[in-house]
Amino acid sequence: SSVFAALAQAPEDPILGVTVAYNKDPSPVKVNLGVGAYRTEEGKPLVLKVVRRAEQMLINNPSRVKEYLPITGLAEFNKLSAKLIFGADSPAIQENRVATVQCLSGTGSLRVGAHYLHPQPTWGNHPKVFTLSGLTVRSYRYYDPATRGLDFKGLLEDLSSAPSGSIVLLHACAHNPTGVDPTIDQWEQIRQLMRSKSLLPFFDSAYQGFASGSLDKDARSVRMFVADGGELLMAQSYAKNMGLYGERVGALSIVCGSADVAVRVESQLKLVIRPMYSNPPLHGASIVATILRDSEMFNEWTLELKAMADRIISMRQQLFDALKSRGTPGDWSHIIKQIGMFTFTGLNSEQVAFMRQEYHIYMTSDGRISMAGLSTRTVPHLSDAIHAAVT
Ligand SMILES: Cc1ncc(COP(=O)(O)O)c(CN[C@@](C)(CC(=O)O)C(=O)O)c1O
Repeated sequence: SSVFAALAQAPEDPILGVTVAYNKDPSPVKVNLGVGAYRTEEGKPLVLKVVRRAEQMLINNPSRVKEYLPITGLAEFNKLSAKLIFGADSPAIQENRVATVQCLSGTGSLRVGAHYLHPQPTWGNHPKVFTLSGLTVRSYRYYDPATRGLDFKGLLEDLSSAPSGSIVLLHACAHNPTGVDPTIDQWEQIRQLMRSKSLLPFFDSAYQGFASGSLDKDARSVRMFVADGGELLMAQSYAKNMGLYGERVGALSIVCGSADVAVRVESQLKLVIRPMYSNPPLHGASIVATILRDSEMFNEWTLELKAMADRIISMRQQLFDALKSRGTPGDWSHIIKQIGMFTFTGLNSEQVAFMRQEYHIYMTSDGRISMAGLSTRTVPHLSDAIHAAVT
């Protein structure tokens, strides 16, 4: 008998489980629009040329060793990552108010940040008090199914009623799964409200440069908050914009009120990381540092990044045109209005299941499709499936 005999079968992950189902499907016309991982026109994963070049340089470097990194990770990677998201001219960086630690990609950055924010109990009774009143997760209104756009009024109302000191998770750009981002004016209203109520922003930036094709444009929301001198947390991922998915490369930055607070914050982050995974992996961070430190490689990266963003935008236009040419019932303009990796189609779970069974189209049950999974070749097949699903 087994000590695990009573264990129940856990369900597949709602997002990564779509790829599991896709891989099992023998159909020659199957299309995977589940996980938000970039694919080329030929439907293949892409390793950026500049990444291959950086790896070659690393391999050719005879003095390279495989020693442990410090708990906080590769220092140069941390500095360059903060500069990338906050801007080279960021006042917070100039005043040494940013504590950055390399983490296991975006998820790892969010996890370390969340762990750090969970109050550090001191008195023996604190754990009971905090576990009873620990970090409770509540959601705020964001997406309006009627307009397939932002429920801005609902968002402001919910943030207005959040208790002062609450932590608010915000997508820096390319909101997942809706593809709906606040406008710059709406971000300014969100910033003012949050600062007036002392709500602590926790930004999640998994698609910088992927949404608009511009690294700086996609960081505007974050930089508005940093410019006001307030504090925030920032989780960065290089999975998508540098195509380093499996290397698990990311960073958590905490912008603090002063330099001496930043020093103490970094020391506390080390207490979270050391017992969690001790220190992060070397290879991916070395690739990123090699690219970000060299202006010529940085420029080559921005060109490849823009090409990926542009291909996704062209897929939006092609899908929209294909549905219009079929006279598919419904307003599909949200396909070209939404931004980033995903389109939130508005298809319901029955329609998603129908498209999987009859057309071998794979997407998450909430109707989200990864536009990067599409190509000129597969747009007609997807449009036929959507047309059949809604008529
Ligand atoms: C908003 C957001 N934050 C963080 C992450 C985590 O990325 P990382 O840990 O790989 O850096 C993702 C990835 N979301 C994907 C692309 C993949 C996934 O679900 O893991 C998605 O399909 O939604 C994301 O969409």
